[in-house]
Amino acid sequence: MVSYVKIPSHLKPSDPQGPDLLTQERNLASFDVKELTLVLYGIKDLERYHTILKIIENDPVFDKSNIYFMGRNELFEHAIKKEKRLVQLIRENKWKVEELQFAEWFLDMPGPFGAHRGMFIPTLIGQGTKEQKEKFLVPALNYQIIGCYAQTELGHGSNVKGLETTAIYIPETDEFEIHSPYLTASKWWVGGLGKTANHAIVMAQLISNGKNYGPHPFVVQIRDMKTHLPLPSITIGDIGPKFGFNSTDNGFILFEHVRIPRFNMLSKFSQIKKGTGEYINPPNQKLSYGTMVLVRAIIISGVRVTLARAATIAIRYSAVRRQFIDKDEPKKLEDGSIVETSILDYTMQQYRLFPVIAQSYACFFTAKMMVNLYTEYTKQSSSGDYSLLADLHASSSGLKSLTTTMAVDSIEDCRRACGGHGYSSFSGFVKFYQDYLPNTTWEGDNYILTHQTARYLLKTFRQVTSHKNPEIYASQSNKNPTISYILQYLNEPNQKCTAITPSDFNNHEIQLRAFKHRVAFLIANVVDQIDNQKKSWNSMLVEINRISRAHCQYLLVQNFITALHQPSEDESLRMLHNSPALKEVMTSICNLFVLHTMEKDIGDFLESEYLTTPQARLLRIQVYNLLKEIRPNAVSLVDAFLIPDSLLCSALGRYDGKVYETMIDWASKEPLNGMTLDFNPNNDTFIRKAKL
Ligand SMILES: CCCCCCCC/C=C\CCCCCCCCCCCCC/C=C/C(=O)SCCNC(=O)CCNC(=O)[C@H](O)C(C)(C)COP(=O)(O)OP(=O)(O)OC[C@H]1O[C@@H](n2cnc3c(N)ncnc32)[C@H](O)[C@@H]1OP(=O)(O)O
Ligand SMILES: Cc1cc2nc3c(=O)[nH]c(=O)nc-3n(C[C@H](O)[C@H](O)[C@H](O)COP(=O)(O)OP(=O)(O)OC[C@H]3O[C@@H](n4cnc5c(N)ncnc54)[C@H](O)[C@@H]3O)c2cc1C
Repeated sequence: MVSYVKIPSHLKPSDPQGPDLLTQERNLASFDVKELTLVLYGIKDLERYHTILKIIENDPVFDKSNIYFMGRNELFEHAIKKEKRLVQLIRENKWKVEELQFAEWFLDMPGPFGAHRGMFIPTLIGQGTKEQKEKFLVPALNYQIIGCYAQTELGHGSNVKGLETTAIYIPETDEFEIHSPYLTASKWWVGGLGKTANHAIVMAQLISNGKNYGPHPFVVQIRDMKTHLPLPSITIGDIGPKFGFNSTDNGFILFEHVRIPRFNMLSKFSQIKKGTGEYINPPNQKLSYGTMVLVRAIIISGVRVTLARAATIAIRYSAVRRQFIDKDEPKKLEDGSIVETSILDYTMQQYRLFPVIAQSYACFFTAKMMVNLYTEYTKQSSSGDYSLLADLHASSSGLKSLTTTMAVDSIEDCRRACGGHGYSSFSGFVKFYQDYLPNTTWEGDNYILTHQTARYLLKTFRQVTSHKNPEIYASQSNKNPTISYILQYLNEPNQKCTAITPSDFNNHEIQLRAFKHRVAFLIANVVDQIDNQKKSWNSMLVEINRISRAHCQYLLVQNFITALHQPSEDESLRMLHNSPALKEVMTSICNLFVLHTMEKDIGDFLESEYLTTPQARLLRIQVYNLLKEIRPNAVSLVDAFLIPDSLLCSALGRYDGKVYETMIDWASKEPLNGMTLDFNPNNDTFIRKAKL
């Protein structure tokens, strides 16, 4: 890239600066960073990581040096070039999902084929019959057809049952007629639809013999395969500029009595019989919502790397950045001279940032749990057993809501912790935040999703408590954490915390009891208000959100603690258990996650009377103790995430700490610096290219 400003060569950063400071930080670590990285990725994935990163970093098509200076059209063009090159690489290297996941992560460029890979193909796999897979999935995998997932409409997104697009079965021709009866039925927000896709999975109300069977998925060809123009009776467009995600063509589409063959209704679970239009029921009414469950689980497993990325930038920058001389503990160099304090040494900065490191590690262990639960469900459902679906739906909805909310809050916390430079695109936070933000809305708005989790929790509570002998459920409590804490609460509704010193709060048993008691207490309270005091659902929505959050926080806490203590077959966990140094630092991080989470929601723990007010104060002191304990390891804990510089794309978070050199170098490339301003009011032109 061209530099438009010549920076005087005599200028050097003041001493000692970034690189030295980060080296000093790295020397403080109490554990082996490479070992922790291995725990996070596992041997096989770490090999994959390096192989894929090398390919991506060496390919000029993926060069991101211009990225912060691009407008929407340029961004979209860049994204489409990236998609094409990625497809070539998939073919050349025979990449499978595991490799592709790494490639997409490193590329960090939401593109027009994202919905094709992330939603169109998974829906065909999950809901198509063998014949439908042959017809649609095979060409989709070969990128001969490009698809999208068209569910949301201009007038309805959260309420899927309220969708207005119809698919009416026409027995005479054995076809469906896809129609948008109102303006509000226009599909809207659909990723890849605006300019790219030639096929769509359209969620539409299935109507046969005058009866509405609810939303079902249909494959519809939407553009001509040669001209790429919309097919007759179909109107398509891009929905326009957005808060972020502008490298993707989110689109709208309207159908005017468009006919498709009966074959195109995805029929693995429910079918319409030829001629009679008879509806064959699915084994579970919600299987047509299957893609949402899968994508929610994938989103949860991605949160750890999002948090890790934000924490890496903010922690490294805070180590490098110095402000003020601390009057009580002035920082002295070896030669005795006094320098300004690194902002990472301020306890307020630590209190804002270290919990983000802890959240990332917590999400790492819960991602494993989510993947295991999804894998178990897939295994069972392939033999017709859908009994795990309710659990999976409840935990994936609540965890998607809790963890993505946590992630966007933490990205913003980290950005602000970088002061003014956090507001510059060069911080690496701006595009990152803009592109990540829709995770709180898509695949279910984060508040709506908590209704689903709460519904499950209330149902389970009622089921257990309405039984004459609730202990009958004890055998299920090993596998079902909800039943386990409800039983514990019923047996001991007045549990009290036994901590008498701050460090007592490091006891994992005390921590677990706190979270179990709190969530069971809150659920019991909501059940009482709805069932006995006859409160309406709407009047309880704030409490509904609270119980989903409390339940999912408990899951995060439980998964972290279990990972530290329970013997496991898992290769990563065995490495963790075999290293005392790693176990020690991970225990501090786990304690910080748990106690900081408690402290933030202290009202719930006091209200449930598990804690007393003096104990709340002790807990806070223990949080401060943990910040001090973690401080020497802070930089190494983020180094262990191994987020590459090419992905961070940040002047503030670079591994080598050369913050100031990079800031001025990148600023010199701002194209505006290549223009001169014509301020003469009599001239029409305002800006022209400068002669360099
Ligand atoms: C450091 C370590 C490094 C490791 C290495 C890392 C490598 C790299 C890793 C990662 C990189 C990052 C990867 C992450 C990337 C992730 C990217 C993902 C991209 C995704 C792109 C997405 C684009 C967006 C797409 C969309 O948004 S599509 C549209 C989505 N729309 C919605 O979600 C709508 C939400 N609404 C609903 O789901 C429903 O309307 C409802 C709210 C659930 C209500 O439904 P309704 O039919 O009205 O049901 P109810 O009456 O309320 O309930 C009835 C009953 O059904 C049950 N139910 C409901 N839904 C489901 C379901 N889905 N499944 C099962 N059951 C369901 C419900 O519980 C009720 O049950 P009961 O009656 O028994 O109570
Ligand atoms: C970048 C991006 C990409 C997307 N990609 C796709 C795609 O590829 N395909 C697709 O089909 N969709 C896509 N979507 C759409 C997305 O799934 C929906 O926007 C999402 O499901 C939320 O629905 P909504 O917009 O109708 O929100 P609304 O339901 O209108 O929500 C608005 C507000 O009302 C509140 N609210 C609504 N109902 C209730 C209630 N019952 N109780 C309490 N509060 C309520 C919500 O909490 C929210 O705060 C995308 C969205 C974005 C932003």
